[in-house]
Amino acid sequence: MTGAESFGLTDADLAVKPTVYAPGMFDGKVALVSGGAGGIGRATAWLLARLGAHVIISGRSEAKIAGLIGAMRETGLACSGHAVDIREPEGVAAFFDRIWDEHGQLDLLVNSAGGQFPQAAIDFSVKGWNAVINTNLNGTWFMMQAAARKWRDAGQPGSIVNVVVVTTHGLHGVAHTVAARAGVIGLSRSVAVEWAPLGIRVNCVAPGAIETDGWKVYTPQVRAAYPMTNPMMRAGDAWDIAEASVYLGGPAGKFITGELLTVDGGGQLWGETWTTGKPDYFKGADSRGADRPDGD
Ligand SMILES: CCCCC/C=C/C(=O)SCCNC(=O)CCNC(=O)[C@H](O)C(C)(C)COP(=O)(O)OP(=O)(O)OC[C@H]1O[C@@H](n2cnc3c(N)ncnc32)[C@H](O)[C@@H]1OP(=O)(O)O
Ligand SMILES: NC(=O)C1=CN([C@@H]2O[C@H](COP(=O)(O)OP(=O)(O)OC[C@H]3O[C@@H](n4cnc5c(N)ncnc54)[C@H](OP(=O)(O)O)[C@@H]3O)[C@@H](O)[C@H]2O)C=CC1
Repeated sequence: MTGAESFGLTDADLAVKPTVYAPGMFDGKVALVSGGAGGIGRATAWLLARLGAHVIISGRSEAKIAGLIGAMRETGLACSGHAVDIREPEGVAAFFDRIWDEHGQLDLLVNSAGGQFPQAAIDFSVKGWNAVINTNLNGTWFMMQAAARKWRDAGQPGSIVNVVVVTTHGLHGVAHTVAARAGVIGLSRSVAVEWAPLGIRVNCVAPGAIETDGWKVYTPQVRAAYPMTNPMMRAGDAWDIAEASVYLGGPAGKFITGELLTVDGGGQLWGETWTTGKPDYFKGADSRGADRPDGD
């Protein structure tokens, strides 16, 4: 990985990229995007703000948040930000107190904070496993529960979109995140029912290969193969996921809850993603090797 290398859409792109949505769609609304200064979160933050929302951006890095807020404010968009580690439930609860103190409302939460590292599952350390489960399952849950409690206590409706990964097919070398995200999808379906009486909708978006700086954790060889992991033979961009999240989380999705929208160019139907590189064993019959243990 080369530190200066950068992937995906820039702030300059996101400031002007055309959208299918109508201007003013989120006028008067407040939206929170966790991981909002990352690739997908950043696109979501720009889109929501361009549609009229006041967008609150969170993440761990103050510097990344400040940079994004500066760029968005320069174009006249309404936004603010706060560094919060989603794995810290007390910090998350205090963050939601602050949101209600400052805005008195929250209309949409997009949980885009997350990530993992590529490694064969057999080699996961306890610390590595816990880091990924804590981030993607526990952290997402702390954000969901804190938002729902505020909406319940204020008697306000709300909407949550959780950005996950494709868990049903073909994502190899990241079993910890597949486990965590399958948990988030199941959790979302469960609370979609429990929280419907509170006027809270909960949906998930599962991106396929979406070119962002998050790709830096993968080797150049692995990254080069990502566009070939779906029948469209290309990567998507963060705007694809931002528009999907706005569809589910905003007014267009008002009769949708407990749903999972996969945005992967058809990768769940055809294709495979090896985040650790494809083992020889899977490259063809000739590569199985005479010394493969057959188990009998
Ligand atoms: C078709 C294409 C799709 C590909 C699939 C999905 C792609 C994406 O999601 S891309 C965008 C997502 N962004 C990222 O994944 C960002 C990079 N990842 C991370 O920041 C971390 O993995 C994290 C999410 C777990 C961060 O947690 P944190 O607690 O900050 O982690 P640490 O760096 O302190 O590490 C803790 C622990 O985890 C083990 N570990 C971390 N990295 C690796 C690694 N590369 N290989 C093996 N093990 C790793 C390790 O045990 C660490 O502890 P120490 O050894 O004491 O450092
Ligand atoms: N890009 C892709 O191809 C795919 C992405 N996804 C998922 O989509 C989501 C967004 O990915 P993408 O934008 O590409 O990745 P990025 O790495 O660019 O963004 C992820 C963001 O999450 C934040 N984050 C990570 N851990 C924490 C934490 N403990 N507390 C608060 N914030 C945290 C990071 O903020 P900071 O650096 O400030 O900590 C970072 O900005 C992730 O869940 C990712 O796994 C799923 C499938 C494919």
